[in-house]
Amino acid sequence: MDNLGHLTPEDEIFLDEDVLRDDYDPSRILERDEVLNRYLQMFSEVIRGKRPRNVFVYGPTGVGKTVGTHLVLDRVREDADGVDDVDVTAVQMECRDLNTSYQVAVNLVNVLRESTPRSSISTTGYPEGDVYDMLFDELRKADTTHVLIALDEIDNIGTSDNVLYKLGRCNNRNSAKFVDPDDTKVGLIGITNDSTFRDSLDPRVKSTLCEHEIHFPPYDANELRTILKDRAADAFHDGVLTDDVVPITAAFAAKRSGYARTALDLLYTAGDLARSSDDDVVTEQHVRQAEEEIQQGAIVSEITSLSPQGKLVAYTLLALDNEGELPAKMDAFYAWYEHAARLTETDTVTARTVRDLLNDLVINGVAKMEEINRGQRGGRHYRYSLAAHPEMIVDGLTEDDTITELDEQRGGKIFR
Ligand SMILES: Nc1ncnc2c1ncn2[C@@H]1O[C@H](COP(=O)(O)OP(=O)(O)OP(=O)(O)O)[C@@H](O)[C@H]1O
Repeated sequence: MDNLGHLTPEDEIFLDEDVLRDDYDPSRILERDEVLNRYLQMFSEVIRGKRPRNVFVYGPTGVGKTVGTHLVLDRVREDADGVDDVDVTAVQMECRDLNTSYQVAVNLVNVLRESTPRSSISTTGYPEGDVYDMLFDELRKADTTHVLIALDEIDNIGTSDNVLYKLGRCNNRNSAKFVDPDDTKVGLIGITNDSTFRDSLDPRVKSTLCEHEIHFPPYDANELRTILKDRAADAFHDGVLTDDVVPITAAFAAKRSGYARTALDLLYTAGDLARSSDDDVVTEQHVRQAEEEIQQGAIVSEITSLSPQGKLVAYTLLALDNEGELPAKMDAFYAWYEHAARLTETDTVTARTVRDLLNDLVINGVAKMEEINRGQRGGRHYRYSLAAHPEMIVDGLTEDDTITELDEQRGGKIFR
């Protein structure tokens, strides 16, 4: 095996690549002053010793909701430290793997018990009512005046949203699980990257949780540039990035999604490409290559693994794009989807399911969604368009016979 190379610990490119990883907790959050200050102000009642508001936090994936919440809750705790008779426990819990209210409640009991002598409970086997009793008991017994509970990725609990209702109004005297505010004042923060989740909530939950909202919008290229520049200074050795690397990375990420996560991942991949080709510097070329690799890999495998209905939705996007009909509102989109389903003799799913499938495509960078708010009267609308290159979606769909036959029926407009 003479040709097998060697591994070496030397790294001429990265000073600390962990700084670009997703689980890195940045000490600075940039370009979010306005949103974070508004977010912080939501807790002004806490510092005055009053009952907290419940807050609904939404925005796409990777735009700072988790790190921003962390920072805001730290600041609330810190500010409460300076005030007599106010002290705050803040719990930030990830609900990614918790898909029922029951699981959320059990995990909360255990998180709240961490700082007590009481032992944690098993994640299964209790009647639901007992788990809620334990949860509200923990809240009553908390040794701080306020408990703020931030539940991240709450959309995972789907329509099993009982726990949100109970937690959100437990300080109300008429609540079945009443927690006397004189014992503990409880505030609930629900965080989601599914902006349609709000609309799928039970109306009672919605009015409890969503009275106060904080929206984290995607970043523009300038904002991403600031974030990348700051992070790159800690991640790379001095002088390793050519001047155009950060601006072009920001521009690509802004075009693709506007998410900081996308931008950081792209910069990391570009650096990794330079390192694995033994180059001394990271250049625009590495960024371009990284962008292509990331886009192709992610999108193609995303599309390939879609359900048959998901593929039909992806094809509908392509067809509308091909006909110059994007961005499209949901009703126009659904009408075209129904047409495609008829042609393939597939059963149609409801508009709500199609919207969910489209939102999955948004989360995975295939589609883009913009919210159009026409004020109180007009309500909220969403318009969908393509975020990925059409060729990548085509690549992901070419192996699917139903879709290729559908395209043939339409005169081979897309898969020529
Ligand atoms: N304004 C910012 N300044 C510095 N880093 C940021 C900023 N916004 C996001 N990031 C970084 O982007 C990554 C994703 O951020 P975060 O986890 O907060 O996103 P999110 O909106 O909670 O996404 P998700 O909904 O997927 O959980 C993290 O690595 C975070 O450090």
